[in-house]
Amino acid sequence: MGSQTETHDLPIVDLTDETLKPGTEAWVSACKVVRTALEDHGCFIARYNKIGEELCDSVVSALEQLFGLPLETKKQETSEKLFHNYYGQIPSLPLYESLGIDDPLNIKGCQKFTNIMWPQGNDRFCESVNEYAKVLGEVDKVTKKMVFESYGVDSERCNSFIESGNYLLRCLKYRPPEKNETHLGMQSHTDLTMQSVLHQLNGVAGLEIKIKNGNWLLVHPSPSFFLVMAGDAFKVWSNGRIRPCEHRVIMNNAKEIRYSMGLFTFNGDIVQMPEEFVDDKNPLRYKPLFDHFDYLRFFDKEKIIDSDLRVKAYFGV
Ligand SMILES: O=C(O)CCC(=O)C(=O)O
Ligand SMILES: [Fe+2]
Repeated sequence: MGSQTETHDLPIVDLTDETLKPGTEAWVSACKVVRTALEDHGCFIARYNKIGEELCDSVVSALEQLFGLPLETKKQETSEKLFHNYYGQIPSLPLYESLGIDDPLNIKGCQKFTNIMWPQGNDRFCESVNEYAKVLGEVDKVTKKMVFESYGVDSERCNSFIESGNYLLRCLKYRPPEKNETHLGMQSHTDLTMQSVLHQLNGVAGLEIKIKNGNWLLVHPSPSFFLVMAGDAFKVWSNGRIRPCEHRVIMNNAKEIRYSMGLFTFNGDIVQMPEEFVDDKNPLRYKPLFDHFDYLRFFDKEKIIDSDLRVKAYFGV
């Protein structure tokens, strides 16, 4: 396996930049950076300073409260969708635990989850998580717009693509390893999503991504750094141009609990590959129309871990 390098090898797109408006030169060049990064590495860093210290602290304490609930409470079903509920107590991943919040950009989604976890209510949890998720949602939407624009796919289609996105906020916790215990937090994988936005919430590192040259790169946590990653479905949508990002979590040198958040998108309507992606030089590689949630059902049934094999098996033509 390749050696490890630093985050600054990864392109950074500054979304905080006031001049970054569609039509400007700054926008056009940022779109190019996004496209090249997604094609090369399957990810990039979005800098966005909308999460202040106060919100960050209240989300960390919300997670401490959430993970502190009894196991039976955390294991309750909060969504009927596949892969949207509790994960933990996995013998090969003893450090890892996570809970999913379905539809977190909508206050109703957060209320539904909160009322299952705390039948007596917990407004503070509900409101801070919703406010936080909305910021991650902004990162997701603006970067998707950049992808569409960089490929010259029309903005009408971009809007319906974004609107058909179902959001899942996964709250992740990793405890530090005990002596002689594995350091593996999460095994290497690509996400089944269209796009994933990851935020290492409490400054404890652990997320690593595999870049184009095969090296593993440690992603530095920062309150204003969001790792935007392509999932399997983005590869299919782009007829293989975008590469899904392989990543893992290793709890090396960690003395504290690591909290991380992932905003994942799964498209609800039938997804259509834009015709711009198919020509003589680029023949059709995947089903041009697909049902993203059916892909989740396929994975649930077949459990193919290798991303390339899984994508070929389900989407290949
Ligand atoms: O903990 C992280 O930062 C990554 C989580 C992740 O890769 C996942 O939930 O799919
Ligand atoms: Fe992941």
